[in-house]
Amino acid sequence: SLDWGYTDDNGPSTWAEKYPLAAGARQSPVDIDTSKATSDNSLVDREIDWSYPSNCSYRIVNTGYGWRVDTYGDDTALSGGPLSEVYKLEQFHCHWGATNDEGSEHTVDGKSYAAELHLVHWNSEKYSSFKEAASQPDGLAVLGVFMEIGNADNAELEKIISLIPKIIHKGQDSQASFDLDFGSLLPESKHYWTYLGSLTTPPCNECVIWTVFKEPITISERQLEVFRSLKSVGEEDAIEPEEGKLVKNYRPPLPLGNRVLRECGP
Ligand SMILES: CN[C@H]1CN(c2cccc(OC)c2)S(=O)(=O)c2sc(S(N)(=O)=O)cc21
Ligand SMILES: [Zn+2]
Repeated sequence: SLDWGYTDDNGPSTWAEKYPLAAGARQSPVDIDTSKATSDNSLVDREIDWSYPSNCSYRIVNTGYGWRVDTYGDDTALSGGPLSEVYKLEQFHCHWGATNDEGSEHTVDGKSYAAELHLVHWNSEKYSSFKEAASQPDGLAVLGVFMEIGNADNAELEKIISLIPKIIHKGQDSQASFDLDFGSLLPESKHYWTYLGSLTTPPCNECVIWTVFKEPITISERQLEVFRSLKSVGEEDAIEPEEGKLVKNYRPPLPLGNRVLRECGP
């Protein structure tokens, strides 16, 4: 079985037993209390800027905690906004809930969205590897994008979702080269909140500069159901068909404490 996860016996409230960082003062996610957000002029003239390849080969893997697309981020770049260096895209993944009224990790004035997309970047200008960066306070930059239920399928996400039936069990992966337009995985508005936080899963390293976009993108109910069909156990684990389904994989918010929450955008 997994040494951590999202069930009652290995979920977020138990993580600090094996992963002491989970009890730190710079943990993620947080509830974004919009009344606490300060609009910071130092962010205004540094628009957050990204460049992603339109066609690239990707690997999607079932980590046991969800799906993850590894991007081999050679010609990717994220800069500006709260970032002082250029970061490279390492992977992206998603968090969701068992029902549509929960699932995001960050919340806005207590409101949860149905899911949340994370694009994970590392400071390749300052550090020589992703692993090294993940142990530094400014090592990773994660973009968080809220996802709400809409009538239409999300066409870009559909390219990923169509591969999920091949990775139903933990450890399975699928190589695909598809042209993914990352731009359409991000909202039109660049309005965002930013704060210093952590990985939202064990080992909960406090190494992330978080940027959470205010405007959600949409995903259809059917697409979200495909996420929930993933299993947290391997093919060899003989269990009942309905058992081991990853119906939720989000960590509830932790206290912001005395951290500054900055807001930027129109
Ligand atoms: C399992 N999930 C994490 C895996 N990674 C990780 C990072 C550093 C050390 C490490 O030791 C194993 C693993 S990761 O950087 O790919 C990320 S990013 C992320 S989130 N939800 O905050 O965006 C969770 C994880
Ligand atoms: Zn995540």
